[in-house]
Amino acid sequence: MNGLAMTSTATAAALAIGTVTNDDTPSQQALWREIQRLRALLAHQEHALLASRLREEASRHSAFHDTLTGLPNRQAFDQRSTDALSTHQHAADGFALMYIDLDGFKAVNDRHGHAVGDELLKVISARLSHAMRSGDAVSRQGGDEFLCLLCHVTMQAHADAIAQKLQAVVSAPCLVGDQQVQVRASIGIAFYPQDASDMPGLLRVADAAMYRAKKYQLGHAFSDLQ
Ligand SMILES: Nc1nc2c(ncn2[C@@H]2O[C@H](COP(=O)(O)OP(=O)(O)OP(=O)(O)O)[C@@H](O)[C@H]2O)c(=O)[nH]1
Repeated sequence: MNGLAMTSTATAAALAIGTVTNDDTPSQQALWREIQRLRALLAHQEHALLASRLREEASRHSAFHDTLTGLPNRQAFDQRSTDALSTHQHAADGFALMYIDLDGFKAVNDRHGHAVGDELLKVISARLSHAMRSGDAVSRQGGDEFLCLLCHVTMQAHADAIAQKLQAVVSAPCLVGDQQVQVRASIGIAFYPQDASDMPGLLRVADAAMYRAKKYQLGHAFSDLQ
């Protein structure tokens, strides 16, 4: 039994004896003081336990979330994509991986300053997050790069529609202070299982497609084998 449980038990036992008033005998008054001491100890230990749980929760959150945007980070995405692979393998189902890289972000930093760039990243992250269906996942991989995992999306026409929606949410103008800033997105798309059967393979395909989309200003692109 830990210290908190022992204190709780002792307090419960003392309280079960009954109410003690100041008119009672010295031994009853001593018992009353002991109850008060145990109550204070219990409150202190409960407070310490709660504080330690909150600290644990905060450190777990920061290990899996990007500090600037609050989005799940690369580690969280690795875990999420491993789960998705195993679920979709068992269900003989597919998903799409979208690699999003902003276009023109460096110019925002250069023209308006890093703080404005930070705010823009936060706004875009919130918009992407809001655009996801439940069960889908978005993460910030670092810099101006994001990944989205879209469950049950296996057809180009479906992925086209989602990519266009994501491009629209990214490129909507954003007011930071009194500055209006705007960027675009290039998106590379890979399908599981058609393009690759593991995450490194899917990432390679989506990354190459994203570079093609950026180079030829396509907005979004698929594997060149499709
Ligand atoms: N404000 C801000 N800038 C960042 C952060 N992380 C990376 N950057 C900057 O983001 C920029 C990314 O550079 P690029 O990928 O060349 O940006 P881009 O102008 O969109 O160019 P392309 O990707 O080639 O289209 C660099 O200038 C980085 O310094 C961040 O957390 N906050």
